[in-house]
Amino acid sequence: MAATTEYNSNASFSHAQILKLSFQQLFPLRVFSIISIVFAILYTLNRHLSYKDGLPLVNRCFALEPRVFSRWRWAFRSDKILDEAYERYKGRPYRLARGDADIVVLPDDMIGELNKLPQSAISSRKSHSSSLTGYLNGMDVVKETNHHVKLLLARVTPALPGLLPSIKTRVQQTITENLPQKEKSWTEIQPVNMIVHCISQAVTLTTFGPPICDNPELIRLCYEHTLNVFSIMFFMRLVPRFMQPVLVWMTPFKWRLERSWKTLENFVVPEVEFRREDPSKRCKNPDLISWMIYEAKNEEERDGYMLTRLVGSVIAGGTYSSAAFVTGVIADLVGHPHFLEEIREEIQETHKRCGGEWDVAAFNSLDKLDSALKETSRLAPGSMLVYSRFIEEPIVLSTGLHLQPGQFITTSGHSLAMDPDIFPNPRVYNALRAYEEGLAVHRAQPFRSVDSKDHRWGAGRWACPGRSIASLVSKVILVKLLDEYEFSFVANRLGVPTRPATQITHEFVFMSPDSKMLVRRRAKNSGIAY
Ligand code: HEM
Repeated sequence: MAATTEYNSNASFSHAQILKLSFQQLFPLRVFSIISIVFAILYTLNRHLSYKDGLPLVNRCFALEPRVFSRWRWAFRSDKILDEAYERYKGRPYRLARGDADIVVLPDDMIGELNKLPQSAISSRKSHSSSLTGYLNGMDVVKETNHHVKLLLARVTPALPGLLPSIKTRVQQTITENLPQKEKSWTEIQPVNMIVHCISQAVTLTTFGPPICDNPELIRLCYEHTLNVFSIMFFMRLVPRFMQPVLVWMTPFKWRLERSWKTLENFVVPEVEFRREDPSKRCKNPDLISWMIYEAKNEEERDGYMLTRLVGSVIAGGTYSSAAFVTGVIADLVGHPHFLEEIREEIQETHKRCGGEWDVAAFNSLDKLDSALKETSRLAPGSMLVYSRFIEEPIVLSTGLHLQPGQFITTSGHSLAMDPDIFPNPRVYNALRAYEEGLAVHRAQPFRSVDSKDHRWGAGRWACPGRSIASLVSKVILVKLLDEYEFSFVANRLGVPTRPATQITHEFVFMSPDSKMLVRRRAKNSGIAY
C-alpha cells in the first residue's frame, strides 16, 4: 500500500511538474502569439479606421470602440463633452463622435468663410434631417426642397405686422381659457403644455390662415405631432442605426405619429386642392400654405402630400421649441424677482406710452424684456450645436483643412455661450446683460437678429427662418402673462421651491412638458387687452 501511495504521490508530482512545464513552455508560445496576433490585427485595424487628417477625436476612446458607447455618452453628458473639448481645443477644429455620425466641430470664426460657399457645397437641410432621424419620422422631406424656408423668410416674416392683431386675439383667448383666474390662491399648472396652446394658435395661423387655423383638432395636432417627432428622435438616437427601423415600431410614438401624419394629410390635402383651383383668389391670405401654392415652381412644390410633410416639419421646428423657451424665460425671471419687477415696470410704462395699442413697434421697444430673452436663450438654447451642415462638394478652408463630401460639420454655440471671454460670469443669469452691455448694439441686434455672439438662431442664409415669428409671439405671450399673472415654483421633496429643471438630451436643451409651476392672477395689473 505504502509503495502504491509513494508511487501515486510520485506520479502526481510528476504530473504537476509536467503541467508546470507545459504551462511555462506552451503558454508563451501559443497563447502569447495568439494574443500578439489579435493585438496586431486590432492595432492595424484601429490605425486603418482612424482619421488621417490629424483632427483630435472627442467622445470615442479608440477607433474600434463600438459607436453605441459614443451615442450614450453624448445622449447624457453632451454639455460636459463640449465643455471639456472647448477647454482643450478652443479656437481649433476637432472631430466629435456623436454615435450617429462623426462631426467636425469648427471654430466660430470659420462661419464667415463657410457662408460665402455656394449653396451647392453645403446643405443645412440634409444635416437637420440626419440629426432628427428624418427617415424614421418623416422629417427627411426637408432634403427635397427649401420652398418652405424661403417663404417663411420672404413672405411670412414681412407679413407679421398685419398678422399681429389676429395673433394677439388668439393668444389672449387661449390664456384666459387655460389659466386659472383666482387671485387669492395658487394653482399648479404645467406651463409648457399651457403655453404650447398659445404657440400652436400662432403657428396654425401663420401656416394655414383662417378659418381652418382655429380648428381645435388642428391646434392639438400641432403640438402632439411635434411631441411624437421629437420623442422618436430622442429614443432612436440611443440605438445603433441598423436596429432603428425595427425598434421604432416598438415605441408608441411611431404609431401615434403615423396617425398624426394621416390626420394632418386630411387637413392639408383637401385645403391645398381647394386653393389650387383658383390661386389668384384663394391664395390671397398671408399664410405659408397659400404662398407655397402660389409661388411653387413645379408640380411637386404645390402637391398636397408634399405640402403636408413640409408643414409638418415647420410645425415640428417651431412649436415646442418656442413653448419651452417662453416657459424658460418665465422660470428665470421668477428665480430672479428683481429683474421680473424691472421688466414688469417696463411693460407698464410701454402700455401707457402706446395707449394700449400694442403694435410691432411697442413690442420691439421692450429693451429689457428683449435682453431677458437673449439671456434665457444663451443659457438654454434649443440646440447646443448650431450651424450644422452636410458637405456636398470638396472644400479646402483657408486654414488648409479639407472637408470631404459626405462629412458633417457644426459649431458649438454652447461653448461660446459659456466662454467667460465672451460673456463675463457666463453661468450667472443676468436678465439685463445685453441691455447693460450697450443699448445701441442691443437695439441694433435685437433678440430676433442673427448677429449674436452665441448664434442662438444658427447663422447665415439658413439660420432659423421662424426667428421673427418666435420672437414676436414670445413677446405677445410674455407681456400678457407677466403683467397679469404671478408665477411661483413648486416645492421639491425637501419643501424648497425649485425651478423646473432644464434638461439636456443629445444636443437638445428643453424643459419637460410635465414640469410644473404655480400661478395666480395678479389683482393689480395694467389691464392689457389685446
Ligand atoms: C425659440 C424658438 C426657436 C428656436 C430657439 C429656434 C432655433 C433654430 C435653430 C438654431 C435652427 C438651425 C439653424 C441653422 O442650422 O443655422 C432652426 C432651424 C429651423 N427653424 Fe427654428 N427656432 C425656433 C422657432 C421656430 C419657429 C417658430 C419656426 C417656424 C414657424 C421655426 C422654423 C425652423 C425651420 C423650418 C428650421 C430649418 C431651416 C432649414 O432647414 O434650413 N423655428 N431653428
